[in-house]
Amino acid sequence: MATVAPSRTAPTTGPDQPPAIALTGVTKQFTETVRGLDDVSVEIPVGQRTVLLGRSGSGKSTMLRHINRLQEPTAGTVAVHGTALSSLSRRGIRAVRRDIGFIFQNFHLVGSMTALENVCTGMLGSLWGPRMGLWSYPREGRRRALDQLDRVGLADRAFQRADTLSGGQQQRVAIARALIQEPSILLADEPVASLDPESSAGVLEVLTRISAEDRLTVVCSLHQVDLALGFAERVIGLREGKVVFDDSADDLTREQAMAIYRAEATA
Ligand SMILES: Nc1ncnc2c1ncn2[C@@H]1O[C@H](COP(=O)(O)OP(=O)(O)OP(=O)(O)O)[C@@H](O)[C@H]1O
Repeated sequence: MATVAPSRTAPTTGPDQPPAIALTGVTKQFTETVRGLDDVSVEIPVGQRTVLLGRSGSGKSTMLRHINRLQEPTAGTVAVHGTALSSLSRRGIRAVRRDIGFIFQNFHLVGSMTALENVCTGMLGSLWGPRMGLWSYPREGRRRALDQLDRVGLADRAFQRADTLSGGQQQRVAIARALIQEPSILLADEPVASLDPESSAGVLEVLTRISAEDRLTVVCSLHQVDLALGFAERVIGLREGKVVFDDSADDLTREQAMAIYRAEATA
């Protein structure tokens, strides 16, 4: 299998800096016959943009869910910034989850709330709950939420109801909501699967820029090979829970990427 070459832009992992994410021999056995992950070992350095590619059911979402401990491995270890998640108390897990933003295919916004209110609900340690209205958030929090909306190009839509925004705009609000926690890692589970090509490109452009600005580690599952090649620094291909491809996106041909999707193991 190809090894990951140093990318042009991603910071490398130095001796003093553990990888942002490390999976070591991770297996997830859901049932006697269904294995979500099969002996997966990967290290993702701080600041790298990684795309997970693979057929439906290959284990992409399962891998993402293991990184923030939504699921626990049957065997192996998952470490975030050098700390094994299995060693953490519940409070420790909560702290790790606050450091990991998660965005989803269907945005998970509250449609009746404005873009700005939706971003505010992502605020760290928010005690106010999403239904108390914008003015229940502190002025400083509202200002930070507006700053994040500005970063995703939506400051002018702050007071528009989320359910009246386009899909691409809604996903950018979801990104702003994740960013207000100031995470060091962002996981994105098929974030553009329900968007048209132009909106998809816009969302990935925002993720690319913010990843560089914040040195944010991004792990993103995608189905569109062309988008993956434009966005990723590194591609990890999964098939039936196994890593079948792991290489710098710079050196990945379209044919190799397509091969990850074939039923037979040719990648
Ligand atoms: N909670 C669960 N219980 C049982 N099996 C599960 C569970 N979650 C996932 N699986 C199985 O594990 C395998 C990997 O699923 P996963 O959702 O990770 O795939 P995926 O690559 O994200 O697929 P898609 O691209 O369709 O989202 C599949 O066979 C799936 O049916």
